Amino acid sequence: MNQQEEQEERERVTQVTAFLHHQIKKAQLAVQKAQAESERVQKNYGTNTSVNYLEADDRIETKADLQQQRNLVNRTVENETIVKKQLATYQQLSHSPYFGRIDVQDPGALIPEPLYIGTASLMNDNGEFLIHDWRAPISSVYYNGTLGPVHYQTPNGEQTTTLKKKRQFKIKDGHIIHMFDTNETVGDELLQATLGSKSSEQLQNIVATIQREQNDIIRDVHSDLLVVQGVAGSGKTSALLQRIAFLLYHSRNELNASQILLFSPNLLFSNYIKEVLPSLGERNMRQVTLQAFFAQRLEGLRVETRFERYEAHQVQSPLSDFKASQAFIDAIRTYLQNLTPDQICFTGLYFQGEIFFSAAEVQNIYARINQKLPLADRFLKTKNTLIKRLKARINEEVHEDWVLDELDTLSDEQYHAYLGEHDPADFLDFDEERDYVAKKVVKDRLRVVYDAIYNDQFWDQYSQYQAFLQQLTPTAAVSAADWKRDQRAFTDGLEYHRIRLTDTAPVLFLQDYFTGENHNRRIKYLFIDEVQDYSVAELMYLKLTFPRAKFNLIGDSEQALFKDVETAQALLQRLEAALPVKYPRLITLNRSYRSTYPITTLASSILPAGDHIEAFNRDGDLPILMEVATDQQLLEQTTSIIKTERQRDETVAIITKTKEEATQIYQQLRHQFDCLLVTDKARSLSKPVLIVPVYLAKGLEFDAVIAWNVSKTNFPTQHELGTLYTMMTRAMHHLYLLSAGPVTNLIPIRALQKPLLITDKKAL
Ligand SMILES: Nc1ncnc2c1ncn2[C@@H]1O[C@H](COP(=O)(O)OP(=O)(O)OP(=O)(O)O)[C@@H](O)[C@H]1O
Repeated sequence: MNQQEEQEERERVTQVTAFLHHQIKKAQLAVQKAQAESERVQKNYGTNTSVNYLEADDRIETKADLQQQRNLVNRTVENETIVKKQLATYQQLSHSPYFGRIDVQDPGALIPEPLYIGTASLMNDNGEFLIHDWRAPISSVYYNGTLGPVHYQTPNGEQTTTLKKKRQFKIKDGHIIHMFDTNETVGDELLQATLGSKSSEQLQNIVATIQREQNDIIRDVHSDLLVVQGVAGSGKTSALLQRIAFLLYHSRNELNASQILLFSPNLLFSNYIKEVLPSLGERNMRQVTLQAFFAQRLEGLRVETRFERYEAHQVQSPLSDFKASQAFIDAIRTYLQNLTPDQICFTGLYFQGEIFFSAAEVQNIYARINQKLPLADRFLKTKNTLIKRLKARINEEVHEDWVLDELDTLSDEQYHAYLGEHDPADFLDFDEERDYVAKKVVKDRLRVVYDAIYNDQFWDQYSQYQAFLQQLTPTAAVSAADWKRDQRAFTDGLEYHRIRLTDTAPVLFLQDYFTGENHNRRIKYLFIDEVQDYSVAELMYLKLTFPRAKFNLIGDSEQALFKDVETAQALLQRLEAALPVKYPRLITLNRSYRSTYPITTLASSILPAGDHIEAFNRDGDLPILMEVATDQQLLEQTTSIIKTERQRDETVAIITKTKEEATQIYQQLRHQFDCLLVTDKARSLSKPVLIVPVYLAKGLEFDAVIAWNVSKTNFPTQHELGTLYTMMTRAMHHLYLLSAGPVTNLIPIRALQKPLLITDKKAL
């Protein structure tokens, strides 16, 4: 780029920034006006709602008036929201209006056209684009293309153009800090600078440096099952969030943020990512953890958490594998399909201690329904018949003595409350009015029965699940004795209002498949981060619950904490078989961005097939392995590392295998350092020294990491591989492995020989 070009770019930024400031001023005025207008209309609405209600004519008029007023309020509020959003966009752009420029020459055009790309689009007063939104079809050329002929997708099909120039900018507060031309996807130079900086408490958007394969994930609009397998630090979570922003733009007329649901691993993580979408000018999607979702669905039962299972070393056994499998859920489905009415666990409904509908009566109703109908229809028909019978019983009861007695004891106030909006003139005579009130009284009393029917209490899903377990033969790997013991444990758990995680998704599946209820058809996109920690059974249940949602499953099979590591291909095959989908797609990300080259190289070396991991070329110190003799020495080393790192102003995370270890370390360090013990209740990581059990460090990153006690005793087998790999890959700039006694065999000898780390043996 020559000097004149540089000068022109600087002038352009100045002009665009000036234009933005002008727009900001205009938008601020518009916001003030809109706010004043909303206030005025709302005040008016307040006055108008206190009108006379006594006369019938007045009432009708008031209703129409109110509707009109309400519409007006809605309109002004909507207008206010629009102008505020506009203002926010201008303000955001004013700091850094764009980050890229592409010069494209369409076939037949005489000269190339320069297009500038930023987080939102901007037009001048003549309707010409000063900035193109990064999500616009043409912008994909910036991320995907190298110079020469390029293709991009538009709503009207694929287009071809020639990319003549690609330029990148770093603009801060309206000034160009850095700019250069590049022929790469998005130049390493900018990426180097971004990745080399210190960790922040919040994940940042990656809009300026999205890589080609990440772009594929972001812009996919076809797949109904998108599986992203990406190595640690490959930008899966970042791409997921950029993808949501892209979808909201791409389908803005049919999709809004409340129709997108993200299952995140824990609340800390939810907090960690919450600024990304707002920084791209979009509202956040809905977020939930699987734990919270289950707890809400099984009110009254305490659902065991994954962390509790992990802490209790109950992560994997042939039995839990079986219950987590597709075969188990398929067996539930087949079992339910073949149930005869007498095998269904109906229960009687009681009213004031006496049977109101007996289990036999419910079964009778069910048996009379055409058994060829789908299960859910049969269930619904049974429910409707029960409600009909309840209504008939209400009509029968109206003239019973107890009702008449109750009517006589009603106070005037109670009587009028039962009359509700009716007044005596609405009835033919007093008898009709009394019957009306009597019916209300009976209905009120029998409301409990109605609620019980409505809430499906005439069927016991837990007994049905027990009956299912009893008739099932598990896989050969599960012994008959274990199977019996497990069933007993399920029953015992219920007595204490507890349910184990392994039974949760299966019970819910059984319940919702049988009743056809609790399906959420509103959600159009479902995202699951850290999907390697989900069982197929859980995913099948989620698919049943969100039948219309396109599934986006994002994870790293090598970071499996709660089960053994498996290959991406094997995972996809299992998912394809388990979830009914038409367009499955697997995208693999092999390049790791988070950590320095030496850290990524060491971390990959512990994986049996770690060769596919491509470390981003960012220089850094070799990781350090310290072997010491005692726990006390571990602490001494930790203290000295923290001091060194704090001098560099880096955040330090001590990552442990368990909560217990973390608590002990915290007790020892809390008087010396400003530190935080991270628990599953934590919402933020606002301290420079953090002590985190590994399952809460999922998805997060820190400047320096101390992997706590990676000894042979603490990491004895291959089952701990995912845990160790996850710990190591949380480090961005510095990694320390501390071991009391000989280090685990999971760190291969070749890593020590090469050497991929510096060994420091103390007093061993
Ligand atoms: N294209 C990119 N440009 C700039 N930074 C990037 C890019 N891709 C990833 N990063 C950075 O790399 C780090 C890791 O990204 P992210 O957390 O999204 O990865 P991940 O695959 O979800 O990691 P993990 O599975 O290990 O938790 C983040 O700091 C992120 O900002």
